[in-house]
Amino acid sequence: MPDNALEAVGLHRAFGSVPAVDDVSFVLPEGGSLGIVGESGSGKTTTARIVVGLERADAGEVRVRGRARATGGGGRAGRLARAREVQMVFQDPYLSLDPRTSVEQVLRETLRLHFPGTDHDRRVRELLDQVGLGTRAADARPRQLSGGQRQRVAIARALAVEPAVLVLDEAVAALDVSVQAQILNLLADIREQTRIGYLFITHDLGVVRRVTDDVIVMRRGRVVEAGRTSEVLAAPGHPYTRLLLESVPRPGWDPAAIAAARRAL
Ligand SMILES: Nc1ncnc2c1ncn2[C@@H]1O[C@H](COP(=O)(O)OP(=O)(O)OP(=O)(O)O)[C@@H](O)[C@H]1O
Repeated sequence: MPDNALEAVGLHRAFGSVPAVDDVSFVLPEGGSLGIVGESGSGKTTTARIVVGLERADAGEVRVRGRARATGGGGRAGRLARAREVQMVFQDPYLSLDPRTSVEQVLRETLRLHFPGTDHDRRVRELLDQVGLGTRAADARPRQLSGGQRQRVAIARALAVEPAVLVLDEAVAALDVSVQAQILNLLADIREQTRIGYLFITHDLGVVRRVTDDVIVMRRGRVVEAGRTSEVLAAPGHPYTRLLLESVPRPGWDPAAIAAARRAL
């Protein structure tokens, strides 16, 4: 049996007396897509940051392709090796893109760092093509690009490293609905082509429905429900999941009733 792309086993992380992540475990199969949903403060981002290595866990383990993920050490080589396991795409790629560096240069620098000594012309073209950016965008600086294009650059840069897992933290939350749909379609295509596993952090159940196979629902640091996305959304087992589903605005939506249900939970 192939190794899972990612496994989290019994993750814990507290900030003072706040248990931000409280015994969180999940499995992301190779080429799979797992959503982590929950309201603001439920511990989604802290979980993602532990997976990526931006945050340490007080207890528990993260495994990539069956191997325990090192939390640090190994110098530059160790950092590069860890980066090849897991890459992350943030909500606002603008913050992580150097304003003076063109799209093509961004990709070349990443490739040079991870795959030195080879010619990257073909790979740069391939990556631009994969994320649907043309030659004009290749010469552009980040501020000359739209939000959707910048997100494509961030995705291309992450793919350049050929990671096992891509963590997407509210990666489409800042985009218009139509651009959101384009990026989600793009991500679906890329997953088919590359078999990279996706970990989708989002508060948006619409996103979860479109791009994940499995989902875990977090509340106050704990996993309150987990399963196949289609099944959890069609027949949520936990009252909190039902509440999240009911909170998605639609005709007949009554914010006062939702607020009352939330207080009762
Ligand atoms: N660096 C930190 N220091 C102190 N408390 C923190 C820190 N990071 C997160 N927390 C707390 O941990 C809890 C979980 O936060 P986290 O950001 O993981 O939730 P979230 O579900 O991702 O929310 P959001 O969608 O708003 O980012 C919250 O109570 C938060 O205030």
